[in-house]
Amino acid sequence: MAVYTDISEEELAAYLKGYAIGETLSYKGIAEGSENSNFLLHTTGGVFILTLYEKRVERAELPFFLGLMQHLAQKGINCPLPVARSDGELIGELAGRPAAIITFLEGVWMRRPTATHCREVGRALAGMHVAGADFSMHRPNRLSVAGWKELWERARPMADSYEPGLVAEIDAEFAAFEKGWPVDLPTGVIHADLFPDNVFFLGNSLSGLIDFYFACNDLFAYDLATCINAWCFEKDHSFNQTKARALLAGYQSVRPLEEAERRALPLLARGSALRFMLTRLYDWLTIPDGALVQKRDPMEFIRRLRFHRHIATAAEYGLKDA
Ligand SMILES: Nc1ncnc2c1ncn2[C@@H]1O[C@H](COP(=O)(O)OP(=O)(O)O)[C@@H](O)[C@H]1O
Ligand SMILES: N[C@@H](CCOP(=O)(O)O)C(=O)O
Repeated sequence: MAVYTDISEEELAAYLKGYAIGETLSYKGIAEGSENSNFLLHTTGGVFILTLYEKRVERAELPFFLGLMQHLAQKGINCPLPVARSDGELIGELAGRPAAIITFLEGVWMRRPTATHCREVGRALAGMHVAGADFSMHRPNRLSVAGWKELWERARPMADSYEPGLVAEIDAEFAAFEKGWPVDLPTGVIHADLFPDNVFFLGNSLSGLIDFYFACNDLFAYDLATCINAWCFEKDHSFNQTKARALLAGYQSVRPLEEAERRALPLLARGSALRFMLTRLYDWLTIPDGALVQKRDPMEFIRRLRFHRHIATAAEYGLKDA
């Protein structure tokens, strides 16, 4: 459940006076998601998502995320559009939190994605990378190596209580990343969290992308590596090369990878596994039991990290020659 901040009918009615989307018909907290508080909102003007931004989203960065959605939508990417307030602003304040209203996107996320879905995701990710090329705003990735290190410093004292030996293992990982993390690969605007719950489908057709609140400027191939982690492992933690092959082929059908990106893919996938392990571990160790938030298991990503450590070339993911 991700409703960290609840709102009353009166607060909502007062907030909606700042918009031209009519009166509330109904609203309810959305159980899914983990970062922000989301509400499904029906008004006399339509169906919307109301988001109150929580701990990992800085108010000053909202213009980047909301501006990006506007930019991508203009370029034909199916994603939510922020709804402007009557005063022209996209961001308001509700229950003491920064808040925005975005359009509702039809579709459902795939609990059991197939290789067909993975191919569609690869294509959509590359489409987003291409469409973001002329987006004028810039946001560094706060969850790249330096940001991981900060998270790790906070989680490290408790990490061995979660998994004995984890401190030594992750310290050694940092040594590898600090030495070898690539900096000279093609970069641009990346989604940075394109997990199955952030991609909607109608049947086998991809109907849209949501949740741009980790988007930033970083390596395109890192975004693709995150999709390998998010889409190509089974519930029993085994790697599914058929799905990865489809994901990579879908991506390359729109944006072929450069040789240096191919070479870097195993290290990028390992780094991406560390990044998601760390946010999960930090939340696991710090969110109190009983809080109305579904905690995600860090172990899944410790396993992925160990898997990628033994991958020598991207051909093992099923990457074909260009
Ligand atoms: N534009 C949208 N259209 C339809 N549903 C949405 C939209 N945005 C969010 N949702 C719903 O809210 C859930 C949580 O949204 P998400 O942005 O992933 O939250 P969080 O940032 O907290 O992880 C999604 O799984 C989906 O069910
Ligand atoms: N995808 C991340 C957590 C972020 O959650 P989301 O609901 O914003 O996708 C993970 O799996 O750890």
